[in-house]
Amino acid sequence: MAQLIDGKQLSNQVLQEVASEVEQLRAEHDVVPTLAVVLVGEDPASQVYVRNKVKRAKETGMGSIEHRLGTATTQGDLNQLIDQLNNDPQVHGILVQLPLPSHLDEEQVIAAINPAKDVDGFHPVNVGALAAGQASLVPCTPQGCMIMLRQVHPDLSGKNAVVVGRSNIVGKPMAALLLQANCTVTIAHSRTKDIESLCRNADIVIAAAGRMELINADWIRPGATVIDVGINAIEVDGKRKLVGDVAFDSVSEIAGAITPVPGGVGPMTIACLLLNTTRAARRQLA
Ligand SMILES: NC(=O)C1=CN([C@@H]2O[C@H](COP(=O)(O)OP(=O)(O)OC[C@H]3O[C@@H](n4cnc5c(N)ncnc54)[C@H](OP(=O)(O)O)[C@@H]3O)[C@@H](O)[C@H]2O)C=CC1
Ligand SMILES: Nc1nc(=O)c2c([nH]1)NC[C@@H]1CN(c3ccc(C(=O)N[C@@H](CCC(=O)O)C(=O)O)cc3)C=[N+]21
Repeated sequence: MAQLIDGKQLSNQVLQEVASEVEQLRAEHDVVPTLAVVLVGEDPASQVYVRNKVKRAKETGMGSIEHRLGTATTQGDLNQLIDQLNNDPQVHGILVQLPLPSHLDEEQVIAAINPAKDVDGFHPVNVGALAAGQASLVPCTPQGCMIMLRQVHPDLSGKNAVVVGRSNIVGKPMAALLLQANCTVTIAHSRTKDIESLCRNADIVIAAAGRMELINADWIRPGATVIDVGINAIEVDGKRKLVGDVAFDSVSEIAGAITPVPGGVGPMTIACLLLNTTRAARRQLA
């Protein structure tokens, strides 16, 4: 049986570090690191995530501000709010929950955020810094995945890693971080040929396709490390249940280590978001 990488427990460790950094910023600089979360529209999944983020932020002693805007919000309204948050010295981190309703331009919204407050790490300035291997605000989900991987592989050098998915929020930054850690990285996506044998050759598989149980035991080399980023909501006996992109039961019999869903990458993502907020606050002191 594979070793279970417990994201819930690991995230609590990260959150403890965040809490002590929050305390230090308060005691030494009279600053309360504060995260502003912007949610546009009524998407129920997004509402759950936003609630969790705000709850965890409060637990660490951090400040948090929630802006809930109706589905009818215009680009102008949203740009105006971001402008206000950019210029508010009490706000250190800004997160606009994605996806936005289809009449809004995500790229334009992300570009409007002050890069120093872009705790998602999605602004082109931060994307560029990551690609160039410079310190920056690193996207939360890939950052969380790296912390989980380090539990199993303190040295990632020379490992074959396959990232399934090439989105701007998960796949691409994930590949950049693995490359920085000296892995040999393959990025697979919906047009990739023979993805199964690519995965079977990997020491590390990062599943971020958003396809329920896409990856089964036949795809995994015995002993490999499997990080499941996927969050897919299904209904079982009328109840909402979350499953990943990995068929957990079969893969956990083959893999060396695996992350569960829920209780894996999700909680780590939130912990890294709050970690980024303290980093942003620290940098804004200067
Ligand atoms: N745990 C967490 O904190 C987070 C979880 N998520 C979850 O992770 C998953 C991915 O999210 P995100 O990156 O935003 O999703 P996107 O839909 O933006 O990207 C999915 C990627 O997977 C690829 N893909 C889709 N189907 C296949 C397939 N059958 N074989 C190979 N590749 C495939 C797509 O390829 P192509 O580009 O060719 O279309 C695309 O690059 C989702 O389930 C999401 O809910 C996301 C963010 C945070
Ligand atoms: N600007 C922006 N930044 C994001 O980082 C971002 C986003 N938009 N949009 C949506 C995705 C998804 N995402 C998750 C975060 C936490 C959990 C999480 O905590 N999951 C829990 C379960 C939560 C539940 O019960 O639903 C777990 O896996 O254990 C999941 C998914 C961040 N995203």
